[in-house]
Amino acid sequence: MYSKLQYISQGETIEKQLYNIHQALDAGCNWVQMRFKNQTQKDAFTLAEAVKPLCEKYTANFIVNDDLHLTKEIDADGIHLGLTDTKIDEARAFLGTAKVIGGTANTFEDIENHVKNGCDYIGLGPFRFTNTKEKLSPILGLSGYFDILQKLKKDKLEIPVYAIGGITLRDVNPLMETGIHGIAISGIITESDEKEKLIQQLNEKLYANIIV
Ligand SMILES: Cc1ncc(COP(=O)(O)OP(=O)(O)O)c(N)n1
Ligand SMILES: Cc1nc(C(=O)O)sc1CCOP(=O)(O)O
Ligand SMILES: [Mg+2]
Repeated sequence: MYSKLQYISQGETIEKQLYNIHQALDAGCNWVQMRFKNQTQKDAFTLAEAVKPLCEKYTANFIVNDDLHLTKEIDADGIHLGLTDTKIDEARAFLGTAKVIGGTANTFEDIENHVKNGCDYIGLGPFRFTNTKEKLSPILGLSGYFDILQKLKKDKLEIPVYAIGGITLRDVNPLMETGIHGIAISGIITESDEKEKLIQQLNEKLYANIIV
């Protein structure tokens, strides 16, 4: 089963991305989504080429945001695709069954479609407003997660759902109570001066009800 915390990378340059990813790994993240928007193919490839061995060193999962060809070329563990990116079924046909494919959702219907098309996990958001992403879908809030997760349960649709968008430490308990599997976070991890402590606190809450 997938880890309950996914770090989504930030940084305007290859160097800043690499620094942020390295810091997150060092602080205990074991799942990284490389999100390097509006870059040349060459720069995205250069970054991915450096991130891959780094993630291997930390035995962390490495997925790529948006870019199907880069995912295959670099042999990343998988990809995250949004509602206007490559369709999940096309990505599955291109990447095969061994790769993880995550899909963005904002509604129950989005999740139903993703499940039908062979998606592995869902990034459901936004929870609240965030500056990290432009053109956000309608904000869900806690009640939005609660309603959608109830429908999934009623229809016996089983897929790990990750909450995303403006999530802070104090949101984790109420979000987990809605039935989500985990969370995807960018800003608060990138900006934290105490990353190890933050990640430990996040994981304590995320794994609070798991008996090992
Ligand atoms: C885990 C996770 N969930 C949602 C998103 C958003 O994807 P998308 O809508 O394609 O937006 P961009 O990230 O590509 O700007 C995500 N990246 N990760
Ligand atoms: C990449 C992304 N996708 C979202 C969605 O709602 O689909 S919100 C988001 C940004 C997540 O970063 P932060 O933790 O800094 O808010
Ligand atoms: Mg996208």
